[in-house]
Amino acid sequence: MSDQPRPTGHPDIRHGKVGVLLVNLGTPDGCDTASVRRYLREFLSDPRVVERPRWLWYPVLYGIILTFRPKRSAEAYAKVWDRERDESPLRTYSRDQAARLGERLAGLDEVEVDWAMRYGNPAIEARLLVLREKGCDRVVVVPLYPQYSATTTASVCDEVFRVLSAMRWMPAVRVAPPWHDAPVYIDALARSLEAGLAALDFEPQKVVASYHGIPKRYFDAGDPYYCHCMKTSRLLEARLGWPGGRLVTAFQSTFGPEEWLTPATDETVKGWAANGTDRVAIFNPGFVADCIETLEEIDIALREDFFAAGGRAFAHVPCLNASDEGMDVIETIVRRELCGWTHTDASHTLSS
Ligand SMILES: C=CC1=C(C)c2cc3[nH]c(cc4nc(cc5[nH]c(cc1n2)c(C)c5CCC(=O)O)C(CCC(=O)O)=C4C)c(C)c3C=C
Ligand SMILES: [Fe+2]
Ligand SMILES: [Fe+2]
Repeated sequence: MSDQPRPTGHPDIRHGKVGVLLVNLGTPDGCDTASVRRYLREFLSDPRVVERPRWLWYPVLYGIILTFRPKRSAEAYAKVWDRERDESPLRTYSRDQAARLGERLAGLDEVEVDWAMRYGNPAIEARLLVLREKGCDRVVVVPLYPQYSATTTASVCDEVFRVLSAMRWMPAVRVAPPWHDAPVYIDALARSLEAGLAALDFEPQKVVASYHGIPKRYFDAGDPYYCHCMKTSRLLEARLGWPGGRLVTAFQSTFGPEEWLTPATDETVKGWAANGTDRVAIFNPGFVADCIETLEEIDIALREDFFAAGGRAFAHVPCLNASDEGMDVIETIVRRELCGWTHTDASHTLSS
């Protein structure tokens, strides 16, 4: 031992644990206009979401969007709000997914599972600080988007690294890659869709795989999201063994006046109703959990529009949520990223 003087009173900083942080998009804290406005302001100020020069965008955002949209969106949130828990479905499902993952990883003593939202609460910053406090010097971040998009996946990473930039002893970080073509995911979608359709009292002529849209401009600039969605649909169709044409891919939830990915789910389905294809089912492979976009925009608003246009039978098949199939997907993705960091076995592998 050297005689060199060493500092005394080392700060007691915990280490040696591994965090898993599941991150979804986010949701307002309440379905009142003020809460929705706060949420939309944070969300729509993200330059990954709206790629416009700030000097051009902010007058539109603050002058028009945040004046009129919060009231309309709050009415939509109110239709799906869980009054008992006083929270949106996305928050409930996100918490459930983290709790069930925690149960599935209970054998790994060093692992701490947590969850966060990119916008609103629980914030990424707050939950990363809690994980660090608990001694996580390694963290697996899982952006809960099967298909990569800069608007979603990259935005989660932006926020994670912004938070880490203020930490003296920052954890090592792994970010789970997208899983749009993972066999476990395609299989989960197929099983969930087959069960959902088998429970119906009618046979849909068409089934729509409806993904959230993005502006076409982002695709033109190199965002792989569209290709990831198309690959998911292609693999799913093959796994289902359906005849070509029964499964149709479309994009929903457009925002603003510019061109978004096509075909649009609502126009496609309403057009069918008017032309005799009057029995349809919609499901949302790109959403890991049901939310306002699936429950209000599709299961309530589109259902009404479809019947008004002449449709006769409409079904919405739920997202994977915290179902066994859904948890198989999340567990597989997480265990792969934990390899080498814990004593996890590698039997849950993404390739078949
Ligand atoms: C420019 C605007 C938007 C882009 C780009 C966008 C991309 C995108 N979003 C999701 C997933 C979700 N979006 C949700 C809600 C939502 N999305 C936008 C706008 C854009 N999304 C808005 C304004 C809203 C809020 C609701 C509304 O006012 O209409 C949600 C649900 C949140 C909830 O609380 O339930 C999800 C999930 C993806 C996957 C995506 C790009 C691939
Ligand atoms: Fe969105
Ligand atoms: Fe919407």
